[in-house]
Amino acid sequence: MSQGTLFDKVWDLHTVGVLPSGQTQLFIGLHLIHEVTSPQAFAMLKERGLKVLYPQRTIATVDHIVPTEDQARPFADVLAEEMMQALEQSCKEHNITFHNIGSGNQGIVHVIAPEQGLTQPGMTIACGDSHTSTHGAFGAISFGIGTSQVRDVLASQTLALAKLKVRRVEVNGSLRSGVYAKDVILHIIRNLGVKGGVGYAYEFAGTTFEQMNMEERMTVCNMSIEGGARCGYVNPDQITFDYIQGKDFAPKAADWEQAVSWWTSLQSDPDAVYDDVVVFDAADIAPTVTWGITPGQGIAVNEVVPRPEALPESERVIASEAYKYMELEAGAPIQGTKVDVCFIGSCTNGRLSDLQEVAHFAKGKHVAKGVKAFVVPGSERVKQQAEAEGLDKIFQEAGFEWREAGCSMCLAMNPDKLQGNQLSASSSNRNFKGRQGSSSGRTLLMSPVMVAAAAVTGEVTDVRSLI
Ligand SMILES: CC(C)[C@H](C(=O)O)[C@@H](O)C(=O)O
Ligand code: SF4
Repeated sequence: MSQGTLFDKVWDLHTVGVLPSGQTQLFIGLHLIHEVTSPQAFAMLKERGLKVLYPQRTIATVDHIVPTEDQARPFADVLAEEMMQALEQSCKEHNITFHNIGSGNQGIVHVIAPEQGLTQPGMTIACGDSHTSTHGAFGAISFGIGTSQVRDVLASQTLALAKLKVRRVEVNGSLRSGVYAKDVILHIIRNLGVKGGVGYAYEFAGTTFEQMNMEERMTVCNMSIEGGARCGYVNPDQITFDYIQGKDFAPKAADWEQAVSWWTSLQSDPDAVYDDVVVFDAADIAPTVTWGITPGQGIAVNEVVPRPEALPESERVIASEAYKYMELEAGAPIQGTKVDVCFIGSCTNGRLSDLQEVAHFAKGKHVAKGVKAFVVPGSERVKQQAEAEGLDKIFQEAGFEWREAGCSMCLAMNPDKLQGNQLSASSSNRNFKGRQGSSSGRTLLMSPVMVAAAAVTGEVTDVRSLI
């Protein structure tokens, strides 16, 4: 059993009691909600005549269904309009802060909370969304929950949970040129498997993460869940504190010093005990691309689509399903695969630094003929900051479309959808069958700069040959 890790400390500090089931009743400091998983939870509250216990601890935004072009109300999509109205109504009824479109604060739930300083070290954070693991980048214990648990948090500000084990995932060394945080997490999942983290919280440690900025750490923690770990975190350090300082909800004046010393005390102890430790070398990580239908089916961009015999027995069934669905041949290089659509955005890679990297790369280049490439900022603030820096102009001159903030083609619950079996190079986090809006649409996950490289060449390209 783990001991002395940040996870243990934060867990213990938020434990209300032990339930007869043996589960912990855990206090949830911050509850984030969006339009997809909250309506039923509010309906369940109503059925039981319950109120929201601490409305000030719940923050709402709208992200999944948001159109990124025409945002006029009512939305053209009737279902989207209904979800929007349901959320507006529930927030009003229960006095919950709602960051609506046009407020300047709307965006993907996992982008807006960190940028407003709501996400802080040592907190427990829950949201009816699997990528809530993102907030662990700050040294928070943060995880996705289901709709009935959203109800529980609304009604009691607590959850009944079994404690997770802790695996230290250590990566050491500097990343090579053309290799980004996204490649690190794709590499980890490729090696540990999409189910490898089930039952674990991942503590990302080692010099590679120590050198990362907060947005890079968020990219890594975001995809913990794709490796099966409901929660992933990085111990808070000076980089974390510098990022938070001055943000809207950051502690101010005398509270700041106190907060920093408290946050520091939560770091995993040097002699902490882990349930498991795995170690990777950053020098082994290349620009990584998925070729299949799970985020674990990744290869270095200069490798070939794995032959069945190169895979462990347990992976062959899903691999054969993947070759068929992806229309890719085992043993063929992934490089040179033609792409139809290039999507830059999502809660994995839709933050300002992602857009800065892409703009830096795309400046003076042009999207290849026949390729549709578009950039969707993760939030209204990201959009506004990017425009203040002129990034929108760089994108547009390079032939990328520049859109309004939202989840967009990460999940395609809005009008941004693949058509037929189009192949997409995507900076998002899931390549499941049909994920991007067409039941035969195909997704290759990669870093945002690799997506931009695919956009300008029209095919999967090793970005290292272009920088
Ligand atoms: C809609 C929501 C419940 C879902 C999630 O939980 O992650 C979505 O955000 C996703 O990325 O698939
Ligand atoms: S951007 Fe994608 S992964 Fe993130 S919350 Fe939206 S749909 Fe889910």
